[in-house]
Amino acid sequence: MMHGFPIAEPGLRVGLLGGSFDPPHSGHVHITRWALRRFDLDQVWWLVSPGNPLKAEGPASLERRMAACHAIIDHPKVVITDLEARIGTRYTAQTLDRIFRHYPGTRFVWLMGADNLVQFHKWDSWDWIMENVPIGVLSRPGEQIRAGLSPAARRYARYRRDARRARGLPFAEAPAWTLLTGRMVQESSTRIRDAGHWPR
Ligand SMILES: Nc1ncnc2c1ncn2[C@@H]1O[C@H](COP(=O)(O)OP(=O)(O)OP(=O)(O)O)[C@@H](O)[C@H]1O
Ligand SMILES: O=C(O)c1ccc[n+]([C@@H]2O[C@H](COP(=O)([O-])O)[C@@H](O)[C@H]2O)c1
Repeated sequence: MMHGFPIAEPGLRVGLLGGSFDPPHSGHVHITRWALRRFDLDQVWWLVSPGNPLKAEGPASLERRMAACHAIIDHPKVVITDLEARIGTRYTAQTLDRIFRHYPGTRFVWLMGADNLVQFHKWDSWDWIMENVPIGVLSRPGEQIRAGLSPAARRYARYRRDARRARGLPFAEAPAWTLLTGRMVQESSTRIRDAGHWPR
């Protein structure tokens, strides 16, 4: 790793899973394995966020969340990185801009759970993100219908690709997005915090 940037050979297909991971849980592990398989990715990078710009309450320390991520997943294709803190941004559009410039030959796919597609139109420069990276959305309990009806899904409806073509998503020209439906895992960081299993 140079300056905290993971190593990626040109031509690799890399999924980017940005998250608060406060704490990481079985839902993150599930969608990571699912995305690796269905989008035929070489790697998934967990981008452990300095803090989601839309969440009022700051998360636990980055060090603690990074350590918890390493403890929950040890997979040869999964890279856990605090890249955003190193770059000095918490906005996905800025992160992607830096990543694209650093890895000109790599094929990236932005990954997110269906709940994030529901909110996606509130993100900074969300339409730039849509138009510059293919997006893989993984269904999440209770969010599937809302995701399909969300402002982002409606505005980019004609760029939606059938899940049967999921393997081609890393090679698709943006805008391109696919919503995968299938077995879901109910877990959330909120539930774990509310249960007192991740005390501050
Ligand atoms: N059980 C799950 N199923 C599908 N996607 C998930 C699941 N849990 C998290 N994700 C996705 O993983 C990414 C990172 O999620 P995050 O770290 O915010 O976890 P969370 O459980 O959603 O947290 P919180 O409850 O604090 O909002 C997001 O894109 C989110 O949609
Ligand atoms: O760029 C934005 O405006 C923006 C707004 C909300 C969320 N995000 C990113 O979305 C990812 C998921 O966030 P979270 O808190 O739901 O895990 C994480 O990488 C955040 O930085 C980004």
